[in-house]
Amino acid sequence: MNIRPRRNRKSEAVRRMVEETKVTTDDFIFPLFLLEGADDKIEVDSMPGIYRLGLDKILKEIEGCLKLGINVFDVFPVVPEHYKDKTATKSFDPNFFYQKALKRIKSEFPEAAIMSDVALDPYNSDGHDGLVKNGEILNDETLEVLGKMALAQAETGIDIIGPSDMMDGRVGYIREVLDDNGFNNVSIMSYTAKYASAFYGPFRDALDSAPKNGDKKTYQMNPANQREALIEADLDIEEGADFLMVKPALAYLDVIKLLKDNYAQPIAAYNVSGEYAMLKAAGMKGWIDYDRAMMETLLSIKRAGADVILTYHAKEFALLTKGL
Ligand SMILES: NCC(=O)CCC(=O)O
Ligand SMILES: [Mg+2]
Repeated sequence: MNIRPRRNRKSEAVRRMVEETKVTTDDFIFPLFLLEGADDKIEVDSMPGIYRLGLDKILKEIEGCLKLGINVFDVFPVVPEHYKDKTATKSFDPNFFYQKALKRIKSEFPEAAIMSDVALDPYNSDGHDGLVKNGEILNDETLEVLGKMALAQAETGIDIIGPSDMMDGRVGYIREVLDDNGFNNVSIMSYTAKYASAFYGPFRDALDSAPKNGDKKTYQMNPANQREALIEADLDIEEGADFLMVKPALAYLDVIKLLKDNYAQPIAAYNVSGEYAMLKAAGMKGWIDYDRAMMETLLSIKRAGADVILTYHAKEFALLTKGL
């Protein structure tokens, strides 16, 4: 035998040297859930270890994460029911607690990159990502609201806008609104291939944002489709997206790889709430080694081609790899 692959596996030192993929905290975006009450802290039942936090607590959390080498944060608002209406008006009100919090966070931590979420579902009484009329999710009428929302968020000083709504044409529409208002430096991380997935369940618990009627299948992608992601990606690139995201990550590693092979833009993957919950639950039952399964999961997402990973494991990963 001239070729013995086991020689390159013979010791930790050799294995580390020939390792093809390395995950670091530089790869991460850590999603955070913002509560209105500044000092509140409520664990998400279906995501043990993940909390909804008021602004004061979020500021502390970000400060701690920066020390651990996590530099990018995606902030989602938990919007109390009484603020919701048919047209999601709080989503573009500069005095709403989410927009005010983004501004405060960015001014406290100018060195961090802060990402915001653009979609109607946390703010509209229908719980859908777009405006709803006679049971239909309107596309073009929704763009106007998304544009106003993106602008209100950009005005807080944040770095990256994350349109997660899957309306056609929204990246180009938002890009134009931002540029027309002097925000040509604000990036867009498009949820390019966002699938109509069962793995978002715990997130909707966290935000209380599940659709009141129907499902999201007329705008989010069919889990059966891979090539359709190329159509979405072509459009997003043309419309000015700076990053292409695939969501969820684990059941869609092939889609991550497909976009990586076809586009030079950075590829992001959203390791979603249900993926986190599965590992947590099995780990808590003692059915898997949680730490190892988490490492392997993150590695698989990076190996498939993700340059950026949005993950609820970010802080645990940082603590574990630093031996803390
Ligand atoms: N727009 C952000 C999400 O929908 C997140 C879903 C999840 O973590 O399950
Ligand atoms: Mg699209």
